Amino acid sequence: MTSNREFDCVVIGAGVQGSFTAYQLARRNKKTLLLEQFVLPHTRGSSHGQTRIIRKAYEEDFYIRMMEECYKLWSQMEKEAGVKLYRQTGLLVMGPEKNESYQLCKNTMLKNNVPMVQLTRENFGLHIPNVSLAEGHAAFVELTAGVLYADRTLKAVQGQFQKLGGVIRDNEKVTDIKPGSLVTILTSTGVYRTKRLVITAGPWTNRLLVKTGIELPLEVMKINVCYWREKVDGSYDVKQKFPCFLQIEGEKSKEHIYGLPANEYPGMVKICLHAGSPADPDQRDQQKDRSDIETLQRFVSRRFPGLVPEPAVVESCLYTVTPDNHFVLDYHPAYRNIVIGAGFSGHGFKFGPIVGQILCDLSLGEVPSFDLSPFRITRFQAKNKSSL
Ligand SMILES: Cc1cc2nc3c(=O)[nH]c(=O)nc-3n(C[C@H](O)[C@H](O)[C@H](O)COP(=O)(O)OP(=O)(O)OC[C@H]3O[C@@H](n4cnc5c(N)ncnc54)[C@H](O)[C@@H]3O)c2cc1C
Ligand SMILES: O=C(O)[C@@H]1CCCC=N1
Repeated sequence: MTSNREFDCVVIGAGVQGSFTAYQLARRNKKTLLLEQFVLPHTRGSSHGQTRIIRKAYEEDFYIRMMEECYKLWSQMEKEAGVKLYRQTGLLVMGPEKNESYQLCKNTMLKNNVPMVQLTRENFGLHIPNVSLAEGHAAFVELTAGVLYADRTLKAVQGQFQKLGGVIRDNEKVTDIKPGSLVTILTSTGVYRTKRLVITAGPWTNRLLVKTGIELPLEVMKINVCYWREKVDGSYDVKQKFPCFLQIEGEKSKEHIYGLPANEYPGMVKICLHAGSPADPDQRDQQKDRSDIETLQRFVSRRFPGLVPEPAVVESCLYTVTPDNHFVLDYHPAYRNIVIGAGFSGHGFKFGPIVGQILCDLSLGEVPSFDLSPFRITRFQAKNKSSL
């Protein structure tokens, strides 16, 4: 294939997942095109912003196994691109002592030998100053967790992809997909043909999938990304070794609250609810629900006495959530040369390098080195046949 309209692989969506997938395909010498609807970089999807948490603290063994490999890939990308993408801070996990999620998370970590330190109520304040541990709650610190620099990651991965000969066309929206042994892709400015297509379109995934005859049970949520000002400068600063944190609440992850130390905006700590309100990705700013902010204000005033309990900065970001909060990493049910990476449910950034490798393997017809049964589309069919 020599034309600049014909490719071995096309990836739709230059968020973290599409960028790492395109990079992996280019590494395997495939002539690859990465298409993005907006001018890059942009702030309208799920991958923008300065920071994300990286952690192995999960209830499921399979996420921990994926993260073991993924840490190596993050470090490789840092070396290859010559930029720092990860900063170790540790992750403080707090939760009601008898809560099922808290216990499962702690036990899965212990079983998988993830380095961690269990805190007692007596030594908590010594290790974690300026935070109150709630009555009846327990805590541990996952030592190798930390912060990923998100915007910097996208720039680095896209840059490495281009160095390998990959082509990025931004400001070019895919408007139609015609499956076949050569897939035809129509965009706002032209037509492409490709042997293999990967769809990593984040909150817009179903808008593209309907053109191929399916829809997945994905819910798009707008998240209010809140930053809270320190009363005394430096109290929760990354340089003072303040960790990222995860507060487990209730039995559903949408009640969890998480935070990152003051870093990107001096004197401000990012604390968010792991949930939001339903939104249309093209009308994100019309969704003005702030009930999550009221929950966060109560949390901050009770538990972080060194922060002003009124958000100083509120930004927006989108989650694309599946019914079980697990990702979709699979072939299109009807077309083997179309692969889908979607439904990252607000926790996919840290997995970007391994997701890229898995989607690339699937696209090239190779067997990925992880069991993908938790991520298969058929898991939805059992519950809701009409969604496919
Ligand atoms: C507030 C917030 C906090 C988070 N915190 C964490 C965290 O701490 N740790 C963690 O691991 N994860 C976290 N996540 C989740 C993580 O950021 C997402 O799972 C991840 O960014 C999803 O990436 P994506 O590539 O699937 O989607 P996106 O980044 O949305 O990328 C999809 C891309 O496809 C493009 N596109 C869509 N349709 C078309 C089309 N028709 N034509 C061309 N291009 C198209 C879009 O413009 C977009 O650029 C957080 C998410 C949010 C919102
Ligand atoms: O994925 C993460 O680590 C963050 C924090 C917990 C909730 C979702 N995102």
